[in-house]
Amino acid sequence: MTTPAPTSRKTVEQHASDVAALLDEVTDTGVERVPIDEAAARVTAVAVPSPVDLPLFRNSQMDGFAVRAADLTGDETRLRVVGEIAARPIDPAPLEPGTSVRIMTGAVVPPGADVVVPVEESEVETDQDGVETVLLGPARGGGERAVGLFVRERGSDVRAGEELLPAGVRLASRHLAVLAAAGITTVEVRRRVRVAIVTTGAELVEPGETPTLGQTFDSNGTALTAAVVAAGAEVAARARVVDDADVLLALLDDLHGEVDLILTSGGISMGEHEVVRDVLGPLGGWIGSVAMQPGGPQALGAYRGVPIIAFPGNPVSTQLSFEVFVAPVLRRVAGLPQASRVPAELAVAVRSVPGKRQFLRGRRRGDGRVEPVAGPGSHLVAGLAASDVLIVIPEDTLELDAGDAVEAWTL
Ligand SMILES: Nc1nc2c(c(=O)[nH]1)N[C@H]1C(S)=C(S)[C@@H](COP(=O)(O)OP(=O)(O)OC[C@H]3O[C@@H](n4cnc5c(N)ncnc54)[C@H](O)[C@@H]3O)O[C@H]1N2
Ligand code: MOO
Repeated sequence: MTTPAPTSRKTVEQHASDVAALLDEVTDTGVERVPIDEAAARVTAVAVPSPVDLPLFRNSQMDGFAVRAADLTGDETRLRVVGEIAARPIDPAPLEPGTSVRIMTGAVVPPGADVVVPVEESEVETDQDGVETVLLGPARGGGERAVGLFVRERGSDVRAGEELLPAGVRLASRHLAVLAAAGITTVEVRRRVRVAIVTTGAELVEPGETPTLGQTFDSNGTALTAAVVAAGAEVAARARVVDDADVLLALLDDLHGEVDLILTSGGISMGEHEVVRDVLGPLGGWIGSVAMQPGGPQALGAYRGVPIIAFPGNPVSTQLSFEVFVAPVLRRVAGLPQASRVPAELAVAVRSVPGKRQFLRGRRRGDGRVEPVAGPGSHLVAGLAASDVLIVIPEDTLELDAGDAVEAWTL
């Protein structure tokens, strides 16, 4: 298959909408239960009720003395000290009127006690018979010590049965902490989209190997792996194939049932060895071009119901294509916020080509304005790495001046 089919041309929006439609089937990924220590950044599939009251029991907010509010009279009160309750498993006896008990932060407040006086507001004395008393001075903040002062009531944070977390929350440390605090060990989360990353090209060599003349390190595999993870999906398979349609078909067969989506890089343009094109064409896929630069050549299709989104091989084109067409869908499925796309002011004049949306690699300067950092070549990986924004120049714009408004995509 060496004769390229005539290509058709789409707008960026048309292709984005075709990709989104193809990925519609993978958006309902189902649910899985994972240990909370492995659940960071996952998204809750259902609301999580609390199995317990929090705090679990009535406990002290201060190191000090648990007393009865009714025993506190005037500015100073002297009470007998009858023992100590530390923060540890304990079922303390009720506090008798006229007595106090030493108590530590987090320790069980004994029945009968309803105020904790911080140790800083107390003075302990032991008489010649060894009887310990404590003189409780005025509260440092002034005023009366009301019932409940420095006592953390059971259930005052959340009651058993109340919702700890709603469905759709992206789990951060604070969410996982409340699950752990309630004694929960696992959580039901949305299953991540399982993605296969397939790079193609007889010229590719693994980073770390020694390239001979004509060989290129495979950077798209690494870039797409990181990008897929950042978009909230999971890299379930990674492969590199030479330019042989039978090899690629055999790989697609292996991936069937194992992944929800296949991303490929390379092999879709006008050459003699376009393996992805040769496989997708007979499968009824679309292979054509999109009015953008980089990332002009694009393709999509499916193999036995598994969607395949095919990116052009040039590294900048691959990375940009993922951001433009696939990342928004994966982020939405994963419950992640979309990447920031905001208006910005150009720091310098720029030129563009007619009929294509340009994505210039740029940098946001200290004054907030943006400027290009690298040339337009889609092989310029270092230029892309040096950029922190993409500057978007619309299809019908040929020249812009410093100070003009553009859209900037934060990378
Ligand atoms: N006659 C034409 N030639 C080309 C056209 C065209 O319209 N007419 N389009 C050019 C554009 S634009 C692009 S983009 C590329 C896309 O071609 P492919 O998708 O077939 O990509 P390849 O030819 O396989 O590779 C292109 C380039 O990228 C390098 N590459 C590929 N994979 C990787 C990888 N995993 N890691 C690093 N680098 C990779 C590859 O070695 C090539 O240099 O076609 C133009 N040609
Ligand atoms: O359209 Mo290509 O992706 O510029 O290098």
